[in-house]
Amino acid sequence: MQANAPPPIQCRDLSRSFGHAGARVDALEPVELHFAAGETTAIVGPSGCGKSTLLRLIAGLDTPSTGSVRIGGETPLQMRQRAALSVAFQDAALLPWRTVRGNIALARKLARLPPDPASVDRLIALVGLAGFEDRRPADLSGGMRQRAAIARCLISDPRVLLLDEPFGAVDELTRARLNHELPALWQGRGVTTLLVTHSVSEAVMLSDRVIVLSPRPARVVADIAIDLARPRATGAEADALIANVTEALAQSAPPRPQPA
Ligand SMILES: Nc1ncnc2c1ncn2[C@@H]1O[C@H](COP(=O)(O)OP(=O)(O)OP(=O)(O)O)[C@@H](O)[C@H]1O
Repeated sequence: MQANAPPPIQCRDLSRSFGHAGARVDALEPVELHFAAGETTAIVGPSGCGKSTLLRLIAGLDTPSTGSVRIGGETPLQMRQRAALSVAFQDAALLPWRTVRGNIALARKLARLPPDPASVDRLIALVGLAGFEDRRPADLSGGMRQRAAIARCLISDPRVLLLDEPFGAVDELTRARLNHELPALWQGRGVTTLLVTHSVSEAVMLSDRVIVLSPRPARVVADIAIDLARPRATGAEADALIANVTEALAQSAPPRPQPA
């Protein structure tokens, strides 16, 4: 594989349980999953079903109970060590004493890449933070911090991007702009992307494939190809796919019987 090509991700017999016998929580049943090189896959499922657990295992931030993750032949840790894998989680952990620009530039330095102020500024503009470059995280809203974290994870030009509800605290307008512009950015560069989201429409508009997980312990209950042309637009085709995913989600988590 070319050094700069996006890699496929292979999860074999991957499972995760927490605690011990008696008080054991099975978060993820053994799953076999393959994510094709350069594809964007959205992972949806009921709250608490194990989406973040799956993403953390693929990121190498947690150890599986069984099985393994290989990313183009490497372990997640090897990918992260050479800054080829970036993670943006819900709670954007920026360094509080650094400015927006400083946080993003540091990520580039940690990836052992030469300084590139123009790229830093371009990404800051992309995520709608132009004018806030010199602010510290405490002076930003939650959504702004999240956007800074997205820019930070793109600055090392990763080949694998793992996003866990990255737009959770972002306002609707900015969210729409990010949904529109980010796919072009990561497809242009060739990135294998996994995105955990609670928004079915976001999953359909951003992804090539949507995986629906069951309630905990998570297993794959639907695997839906999103073969819509890009750039994506709303319309009957997108609506039909949104309806498919919504139906699969509803089937995966039937409403609990109400007490009489
Ligand atoms: N470190 C941990 N120790 C014990 N239990 C854990 C741990 N991490 C996750 N769990 C449990 O595993 C299950 C799955 O959690 P996870 O965060 O993966 O779900 P999720 O689908 O991402 O949830 P949400 O959609 O609400 O963010 C939950 O029951 C959670 O309490």
